[in-house]
Amino acid sequence: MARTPRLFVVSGPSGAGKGTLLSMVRKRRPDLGLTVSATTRPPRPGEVDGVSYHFLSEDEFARRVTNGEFLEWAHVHGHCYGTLRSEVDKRISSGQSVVLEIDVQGALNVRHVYPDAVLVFIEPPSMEVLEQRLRGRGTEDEASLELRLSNARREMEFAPRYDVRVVNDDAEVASRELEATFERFESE
Ligand SMILES: Nc1ncnc2c1ncn2[C@@H]1O[C@H](COP(=O)(O)OP(=O)(O)OP(=O)(O)O)[C@@H](O)[C@H]1O
Ligand SMILES: Nc1nc2c(ncn2[C@@H]2O[C@H](COP(=O)(O)O)[C@@H](O)[C@H]2O)c(=O)[nH]1
Repeated sequence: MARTPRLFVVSGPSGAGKGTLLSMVRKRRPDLGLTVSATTRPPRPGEVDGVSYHFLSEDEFARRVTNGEFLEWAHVHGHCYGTLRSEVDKRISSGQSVVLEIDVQGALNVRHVYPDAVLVFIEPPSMEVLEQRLRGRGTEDEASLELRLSNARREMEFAPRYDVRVVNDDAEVASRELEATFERFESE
């Protein structure tokens, strides 16, 4: 099937399952170009610099902001996160569809720059399930968990502004829906 490369932005509350679904889709669609974001958040055990994120000091992040190196950046859950233009440009120039896994502020900023970008919102089946999943992931201390859950309620209000919404109840079903969404827009 002939596909036209597109720019996709995937958002949703922390713990909604964005990373999980994208890694499932990526196994079936290794051609999709997932960008590696920059962040000032400290690495979690097992996270690798340049693979999970580009882990930057606050000074280095600020220097790159001043240099205009970010397509978008935002304060999220108490840290800075941003998409480097170089990460997007190299994938677009190689003819790949590009996927950005970023927060709602970043998504709306990307839409200003790339009006054709397709915005996909991943939703948890309920706030109770979101909390269980975030706790079950075991990456956050209580303060970070509370902050992410309170931000989640605000982020959910942005869902109607997205082109597509996918509820992540069963991961296999949701990942197939996400994959089908990518293919639908690539074949327009
Ligand atoms: N459909 C699902 N059913 C059960 N558990 C799930 C499902 N999807 C994801 N999870 C689990 O929920 C947790 C959160 O998922 P994940 O890390 O993918 O969320 P995320 O949206 O990428 O979060 P963040 O924005 O913080 O990076 C993980 O432990 C993951 O294994
Ligand atoms: N605006 C941006 N938001 C981003 C980017 N990369 C990630 N994120 C958001 O951060 C949260 C938290 O991530 P975590 O790894 O600390 O759990 C995540 O939910 C994304 O929405 C980015 O480049 N720009």
